[in-house]
Amino acid sequence: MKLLNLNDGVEPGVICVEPTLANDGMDARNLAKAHKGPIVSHLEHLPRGIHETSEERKTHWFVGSVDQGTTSSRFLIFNGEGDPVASHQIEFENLYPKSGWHEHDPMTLLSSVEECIEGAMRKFQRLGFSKNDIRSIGITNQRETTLVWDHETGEPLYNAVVWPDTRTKSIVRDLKAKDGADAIKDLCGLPLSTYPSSVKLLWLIENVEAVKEAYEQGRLAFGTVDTWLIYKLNGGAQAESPVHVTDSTNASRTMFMNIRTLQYDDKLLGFFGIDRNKVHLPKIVPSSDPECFGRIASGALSGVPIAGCLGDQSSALVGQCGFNPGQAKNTYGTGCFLLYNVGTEPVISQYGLLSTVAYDFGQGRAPVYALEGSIAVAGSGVTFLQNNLNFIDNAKQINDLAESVPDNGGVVFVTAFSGLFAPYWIDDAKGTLFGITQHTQKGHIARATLEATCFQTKAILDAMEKDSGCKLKLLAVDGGLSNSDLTMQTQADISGIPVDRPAMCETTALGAAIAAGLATGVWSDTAELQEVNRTGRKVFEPKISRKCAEKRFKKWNQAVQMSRGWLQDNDNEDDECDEEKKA
Ligand SMILES: Nc1ncnc2c1ncn2[C@@H]1O[C@H](COP(=O)(O)OP(=O)(O)O)[C@@H](O)[C@H]1O
Ligand SMILES: O=P(O)(O)OC[C@H](O)CO
Repeated sequence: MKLLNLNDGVEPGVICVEPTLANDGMDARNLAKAHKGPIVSHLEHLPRGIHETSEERKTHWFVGSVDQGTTSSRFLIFNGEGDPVASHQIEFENLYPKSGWHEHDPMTLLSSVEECIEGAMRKFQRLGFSKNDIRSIGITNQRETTLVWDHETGEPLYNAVVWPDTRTKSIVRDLKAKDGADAIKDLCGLPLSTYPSSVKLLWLIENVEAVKEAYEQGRLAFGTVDTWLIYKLNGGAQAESPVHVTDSTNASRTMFMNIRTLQYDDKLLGFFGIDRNKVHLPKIVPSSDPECFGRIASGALSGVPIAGCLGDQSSALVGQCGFNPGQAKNTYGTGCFLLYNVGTEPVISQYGLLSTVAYDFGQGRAPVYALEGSIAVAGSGVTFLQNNLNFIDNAKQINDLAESVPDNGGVVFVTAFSGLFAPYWIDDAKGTLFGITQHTQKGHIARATLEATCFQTKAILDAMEKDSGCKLKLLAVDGGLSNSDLTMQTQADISGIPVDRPAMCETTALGAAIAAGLATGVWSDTAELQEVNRTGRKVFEPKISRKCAEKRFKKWNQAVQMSRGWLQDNDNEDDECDEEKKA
């Protein structure tokens, strides 16, 4: 970094820098930090970003955020106060080619993100701003979903295998029986199940000819959704230096990363039989960094740096400003995920929870870990009632339908479409309705669907209390399904703790914007974020007696136990008369 010798005539303590350097506000800010004083260039018009006050930064600096979820993609632009000023969202098709299979088209994921960027930028420009007002963008994404592409061409080799997909059941069963299986969770924080990326990659290598061939020839590139988007948004294989990275929150969902070193672990790769020389694994980097993630190659944001990357559940914790140990958030999206900040040392759960990287802001700051309770079906239960059973025309109507009856009428719905995740980890159950009688109405089933997520959250809270020794005092919530007041009231009633919902529920997108903004000077420290998204929050207080809550929870647990064992080892999930049909 070259300083110009132009300090004549400038106040003492102020240094001048090359115009090019000064025009890069970020480098200049780093320099200002190191210098502990103001910096100006000798240009007549002082460059944006160097001499603005923090008040001006709040209103004049913007950060973009891509939120690529299971049901939709969105792009939001936030100002320095953490308020969204423009956004665009697109739902895309989820593919279910067989029972238990769940896929996304990788190119659709990419084009939906690109369209969202263009759509939000048009709105941003109509407000009188341009891309020059955007310091950087962050990316947040559905986790575990596994993509494979040709390292040489950048072309996908198969559809993305989405996180709730259960085609890997027999692979998991074999792995559980293998020597060394018991030690895996302590190394990577996750139990063996159909959920992480490792088993999805194994299935792809074993079952898809093009993937197997690319692997044998050393051409196979692997990534989660963050990696795929960052790679493609940088220009893919055609980029001057292709960018193949992931952040440690996303990597902590693969089962290939050591939860303590935050690097790939040969013991883990060896256990899954993955040969590091045959597959290109993304480089693991911190979640907030001005350099590692490259820049957008084309379109309305061409040239803007990508400076933040977080798995969506980590991002929601950051967006809720859950920066202190003991804080937790629960995000009710397609699935539902409770993350509890445990500080800078990972806690390996003894009660069915996952250990995960909450966020890793780098620059000498220690990574922060979380205990996680993952529920596979939450909003997707509502979508199921809408699309498969035609109970409602849109998700919003679920609240009224459920309120059309005073209670669940004795119906319990174990929404085990992908088996049950935390804290149960039951892989031989499928969705099961209990308690149906002639009295049963659609409203009862709607209520039972919403309650299923609340009961599982209660089971996760109990496990978290046992693991951490602390009882949560307040549950911060967000995500699509958290818009249902009935669901949030039910959650407070069943768990016995207040539920705190922000007015602005796009906390997942906000988290990635924060990660990017921290790397590019919009915020210098998390302490500056205390006021973000605090106004207009709604708190749902528990209204029923603990005795009544316990009784309802007991009935739920009975249903869970009775749902076990539905799938037998030799069951063909597709159709029991498959052979006959073929004949
Ligand atoms: N007002 C609402 N009431 C109930 N459920 C809703 C509402 N809005 C969205 N949802 C449900 O929330 C899910 C989408 O939430 P979102 O946080 O966008 O998820 P994702 O990030 O997984 O795509 C959908 O499954 C939808 O059915
Ligand atoms: O799409 P969501 O918001 O339900 O999140 C998916 C999770 O990241 C899966 O682990």
